[in-house]
Amino acid sequence: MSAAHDVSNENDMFDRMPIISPVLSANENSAQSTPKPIDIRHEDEPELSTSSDKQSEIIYNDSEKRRLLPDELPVVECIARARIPTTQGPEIFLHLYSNNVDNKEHLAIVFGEDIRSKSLFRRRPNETQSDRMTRGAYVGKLYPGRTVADKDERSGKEITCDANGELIYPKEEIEQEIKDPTLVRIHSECYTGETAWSARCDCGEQFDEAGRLMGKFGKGCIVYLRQEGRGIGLGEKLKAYNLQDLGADTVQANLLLRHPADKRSFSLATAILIDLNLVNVRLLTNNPDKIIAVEGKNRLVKVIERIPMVPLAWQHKDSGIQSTEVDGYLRTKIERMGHLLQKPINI
Ligand SMILES: Nc1nc2c(ncn2[C@@H]2O[C@H](COP(=O)(O)OP(=O)(O)OP(=O)(O)O)[C@@H](O)[C@H]2O)c(=O)[nH]1
Repeated sequence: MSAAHDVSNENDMFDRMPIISPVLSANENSAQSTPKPIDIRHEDEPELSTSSDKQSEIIYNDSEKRRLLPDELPVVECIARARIPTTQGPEIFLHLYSNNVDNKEHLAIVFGEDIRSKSLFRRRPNETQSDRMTRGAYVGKLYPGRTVADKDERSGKEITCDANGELIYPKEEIEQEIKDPTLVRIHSECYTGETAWSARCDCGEQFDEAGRLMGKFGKGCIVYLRQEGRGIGLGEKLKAYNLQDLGADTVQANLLLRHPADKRSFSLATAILIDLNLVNVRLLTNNPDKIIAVEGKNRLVKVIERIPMVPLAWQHKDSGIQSTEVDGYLRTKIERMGHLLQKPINI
């Protein structure tokens, strides 16, 4: 994602590899190319990372990167929320979002019943308490026979809305959020790492680890964005994997396919965090560009603290993903994408 890597000194292997034929690359005219993933960036928003053209790469510093972010955030709306008991122990509240820039189902995986979505709890014309419970706009816990969404008789929890039907956050909750910022992870979809047991990347491990930490603290949020393959889509990521087997690294493979190293946008994540009133956060990441991107141009969300995501295999000899592929992937992230990680010498 970072533009800070130097493409003028590509390693030998990369120099010997031609840019992939337009027939295989993401050429709009090519009948054989996989469908282009929907670009969720705002129309003025630049790709955060390198251009796909090796020669014309522009290197941005942090304030330039922030300045280039869009002024306006997408509009998001939480459509439904439900409690999910998990096999890992803690219960989560899964929030499904719609938005005005794409038609994908982005999610917020929320640990803690008291993290509330403004758009979900907003009163809708003519809706009944039963409608509200069905959408998930209830406090406390549902139980057979419950009739009121806005108040849970068993726990004594209650919400209030203003005259326009907008949720009012209790003052103590706002003060608590400032004193004790919420743990947040922004996760981008990775079918291979989450579902197909891939040992090429650490995405699945990071997802599990974020959930474990949030379960332990009893509060947190994983924003799950549908931007597979750093935004290039699964089909293109599979081609990138083949190029990696042919010797390219994860950045080079994207460039060979005429994609930027990182095509993602995080403005939907910013909008979702604001909707959940999570505006002071402790962000689990090694990626400095993600911090800038999530905070957005006007810093409506503030990353108060960065919590590193150290691969488990680097923490304990016999745990985590043990594979040469993941080692190479992490090395590239450090060397070419500016990730804030240092492999311990004794592991
Ligand atoms: N194009 C491409 N995408 C990959 C590859 N490996 C993983 N991904 C995608 O990378 C994304 C996950 O990146 P993140 O876990 O957010 O990593 P990050 O932004 O680099 O930084 P962290 O927050 O430190 O993890 C997912 O969309 C994956 O599908 C690869 O080799 N090529």
